[in-house]
Amino acid sequence: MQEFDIVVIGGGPGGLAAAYGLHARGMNVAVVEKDLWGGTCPNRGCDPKKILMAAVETQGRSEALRGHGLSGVPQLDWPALMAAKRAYTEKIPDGTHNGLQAAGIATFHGEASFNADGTLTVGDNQLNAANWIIATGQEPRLPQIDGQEWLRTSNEFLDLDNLPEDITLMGAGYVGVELAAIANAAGTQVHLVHHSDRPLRAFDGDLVSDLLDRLKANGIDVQLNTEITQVAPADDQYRVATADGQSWTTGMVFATAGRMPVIAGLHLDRVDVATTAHGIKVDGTLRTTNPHIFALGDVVDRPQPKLTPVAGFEGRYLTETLTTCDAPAIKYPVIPSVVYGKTQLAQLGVTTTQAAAEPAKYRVSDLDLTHWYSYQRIQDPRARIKVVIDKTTAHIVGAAVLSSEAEQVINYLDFVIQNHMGPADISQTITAYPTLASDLTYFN
Ligand SMILES: Cc1cc2nc3c(=O)[nH]c(=O)nc-3n(C[C@H](O)[C@H](O)[C@H](O)COP(=O)(O)OP(=O)(O)OC[C@H]3O[C@@H](n4cnc5c(N)ncnc54)[C@H](O)[C@@H]3O)c2cc1C
Ligand SMILES: NC(=O)c1ccc[n+]([C@@H]2O[C@H](COP(=O)([O-])OP(=O)(O)OC[C@H]3O[C@@H](n4cnc5c(N)ncnc54)[C@H](O)[C@@H]3O)[C@@H](O)[C@H]2O)c1
Repeated sequence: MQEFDIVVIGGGPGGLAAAYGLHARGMNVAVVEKDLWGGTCPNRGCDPKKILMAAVETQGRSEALRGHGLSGVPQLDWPALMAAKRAYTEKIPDGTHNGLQAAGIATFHGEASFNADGTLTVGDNQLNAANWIIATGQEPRLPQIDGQEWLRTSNEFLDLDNLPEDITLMGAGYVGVELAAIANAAGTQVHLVHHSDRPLRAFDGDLVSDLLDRLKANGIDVQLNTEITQVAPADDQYRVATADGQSWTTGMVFATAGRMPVIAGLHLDRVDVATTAHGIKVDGTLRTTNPHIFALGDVVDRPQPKLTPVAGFEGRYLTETLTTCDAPAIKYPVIPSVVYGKTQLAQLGVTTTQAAAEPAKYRVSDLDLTHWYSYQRIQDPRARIKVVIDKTTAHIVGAAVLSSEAEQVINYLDFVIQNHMGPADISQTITAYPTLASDLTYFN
C-alpha cells in the first residue's frame, strides 16, 4: 500500500491544476491517468481543434477579402494540416508525464478503481490517501440508434489521415458546429443534423440563427428537427436514414450529440459517492457525498459550462481549500464560451434570455456591426453584438457576440464585466485606434 496526502484521478487540465498546486503547498501528491497524459483538451479537444481552426480562420478572412484586394482562396491541405496538429499533440503525453515526474509528483498509469475499504487499485498498485480528487472528465455519447457501432466521434475526426468527401454530423452542439466548420473549409460536403429546432441552447437565439445562416451560406447542409434513426454500411460508405423518411450516402458519420461523465470504472458505489446522469454530485466546496472525496472539471454535475478554464479554476480552488480550514464555497467569475469557426459565436455573463425575463433590471442593446469600420475593413460577412446593461449601475453585465473576431471581443468584455465597468467608464480609457478594443466605447 502506497500512502499519499492526495491522489488525483485524471491527468487532464483540471486534475493537473490541482496536483501542481497541492504539491507546491507541500502535499505528497499522486496522479493517476488511464489514457493520454494531459487529458482531452491538449490531446483530442481544444488545442488540436484550434490548430485546424487556424487554417479555417485564415481561409475565411481571405474569402471575405476576395474582390476587395485579394484574389484566390487558399485551400486546406489536410495531410499537411494533420501533420502540423500531430507535431503538437504527439509531444503532449510524454511532456506532461515528464513535467509531473520532474516536479516530484508520483504518477501511475492505469485505470483507477475504488475498493470497498476506501483504497484505490491501479493495475498492480494499491494506493491510499487522506483525500482524493476525481477529475476523470467526459467522453463522447453514442446515441442508441440502429448501427451505433458505425458511429465515429470527435476523437477520430481530429486524427483523420484523410477526410472523406462527404460526412454527416449527428448533433449541432459545440463539437458538431466546430467540426462542420473545419470539414466544410477542407472542401468536404457536410450534413449537420440536429434533432430539435434550436441548437446551442445556451447561446442567444437570434445569433444562433445568424450563425446557422452563415454555415448554410458556406455550403453546409444544416438539417433541424431531423432524427437520424439508422446508419448502415453501403459499399465503402454509409447509408443514413432519418425518422422523416430521408436517406443519403455519406463517407463517415460522427456522433456529436453530447458528452457524458467518465465514471463507469471507478466503482463509486463502493465509496458512497453519489452521481446523476450529468456527473458526480458535489456541494459548494466541490466535496462529493463522501467527505474525503472531491470532484472537479467536466465530470462534475454543475450548471457552469464544461470548459478547460473552468476545470483549471476548480483545480486552483481545491488547492486553496484543501490546504485551508473553513474554506468558503467556490465562487465562479463570469465565464466566456466561444464556438469557433469562420464565424464565431460567443457568450458571457447575463444572457439575453435572462435580461428579457427581467426588463425592470436590464436593457439589451442589439447592434448590427456589419457596417462598422472594424468589420468593413475585413469585409466580415456578418457581425452583431447584443450587450446587456444593468439599468441601476449602468454597468455591462453580459454580452452575446457573432463575428469572425468574437473570441477577442468577448475577452475584452470579460475584463469590462470583471471590473464593473459601463460605457461611461470605458470612455475614460484610451485604447489603440482603430481596433476592436476601441469599438468598446460605442457599445452602449
Ligand atoms: C472536440 C472538443 C473540443 C473542445 N474545445 C474546447 C475549447 O475550445 N475550449 C474549452 O475551454 N474547452 C473545450 N473542450 C472541453 C475541454 O476539453 C474540457 O472541458 C477539459 O478537457 C476538461 O478537463 P478535465 O480535466 O475535467 O477532463 P479531461 O481533460 O477529460 O481529463 C480527464 C482525464 O481523466 C482520465 N481518466 C478517466 N477515467 C479515469 C480512471 N478511472 N482512471 C484514471 N484516469 C482516468 C482520462 O483518460 C482523461 O485523460 C473541448 C472538448 C472537446 C471534446
Ligand atoms: N469551443 C468550445 O469551448 C468547446 C468545443 C467543443 C466542446 N466543448 C465542451 O464540450 C461539451 C460537449 O460538447 P458537445 O457538442 O459534445 O455537446 P453539446 O451538449 O454542446 O451538444 C450536443 C447537441 O446534440 C444534440 N443531440 C443529442 N442527441 C441527438 C441526436 N440523437 N441527434 C441529433 N442531435 C442530438 C443535443 O440536443 C445538443 O444540442 C460542451 O458543452 C462544451 O462544454 C467546448
